[in-house]
Amino acid sequence: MAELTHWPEDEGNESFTIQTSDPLGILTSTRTVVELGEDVWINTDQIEKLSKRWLQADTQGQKLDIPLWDERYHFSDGTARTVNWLLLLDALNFCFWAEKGQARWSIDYQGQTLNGYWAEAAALKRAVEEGLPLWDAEYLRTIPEETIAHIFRGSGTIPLFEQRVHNAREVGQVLLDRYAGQFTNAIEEADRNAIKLVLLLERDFPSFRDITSYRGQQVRFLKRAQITVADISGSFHGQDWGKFADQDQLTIFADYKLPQVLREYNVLEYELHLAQKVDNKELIQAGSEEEVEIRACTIWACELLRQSLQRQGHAMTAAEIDMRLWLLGQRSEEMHPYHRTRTIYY
Ligand SMILES: Nc1nc2c(c(CN[C@H]3C=C[C@H](O)[C@@H]3O)cn2[C@@H]2O[C@H](COP(=O)(O)O)[C@@H](O)[C@H]2O)c(=O)[nH]1
Repeated sequence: MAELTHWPEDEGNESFTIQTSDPLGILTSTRTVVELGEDVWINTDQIEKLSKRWLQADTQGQKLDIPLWDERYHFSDGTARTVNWLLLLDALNFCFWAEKGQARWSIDYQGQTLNGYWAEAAALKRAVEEGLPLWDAEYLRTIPEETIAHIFRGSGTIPLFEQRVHNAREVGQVLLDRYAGQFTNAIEEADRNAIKLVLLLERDFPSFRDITSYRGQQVRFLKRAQITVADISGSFHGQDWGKFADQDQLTIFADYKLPQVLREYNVLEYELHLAQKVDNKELIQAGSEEEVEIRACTIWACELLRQSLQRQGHAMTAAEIDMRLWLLGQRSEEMHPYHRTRTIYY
């Protein structure tokens, strides 16, 4: 069994092992960033502490109930229409935070005031309930800006509105050009394999191409491509269109909430100036070394957490670790702020 890496501050030999394969090239490409980066680092002692805390919670039966698919705010009719709806959901699943000092965009739905991801999902479900065929590629291909504005109507404006219009139309166009309008055809072309479907999304749907570079080297995150597969699996409860091989090969999804939670647990540590920028909600440029280091260390902190849990006989997939951390991040008002990067990738 490969040893967990110990990174005592005084040792220079920062190297750590990829225990599983790395078919998406995410662990390999982010490892370089973690080793070279100076603004963000992983505290492996805190990873051990967190894994033990989760083990204790689980043995005491406080298993954080990872919810099955939440149908309140997700359209779900068990057909190919739901698969296309989920692709649209994750084509628009990014960047829900407001400008400094502004209130978040929110919607009212079924008597609830929702914001963030839940507002996006519920708005898209509300639209279907109001008769908009959001599963129809032809409809999406030329969807008017006014219609998207109507779909996301609420308090304030959803951030990056133009990009969301573009992404919705791109989904329609690519589905028509390559998959006869049905993403289920892409699932079949990918042999119902999670990794192949992520790579297909990267190849065919440009807005999902969540790849950047760090000091001249390519760094891959593929967050929305991966979460699309996880969401189709979740919506279909791992059956039918949601039954994928190699789903355990997915990494966590590098969004803005996981680093916030990991930093709260002192698993991630930020260099002083970066910490001040994040805490002051100053913009961190997309593609900057700081942003890439935050995301890369998030990937590897969760991989090392997964390895630690596995060593202690508690196997969890990256996606399960992801969901647990993300749900903890839904109660994040009292935490230090998450980093602000305006991007369509997460
Ligand atoms: N790593 C990871 N990031 C995730 C999700 C989700 C929701 N998915 C689950 C929910 C129900 C189903 O069970 C889905 O599986 C949204 N996000 C990201 O978070 C950010 C939004 O956050 P807030 O501003 O607080 O709404 C934004 O970057 C969004 O892209 C996840 O699961 N993991």
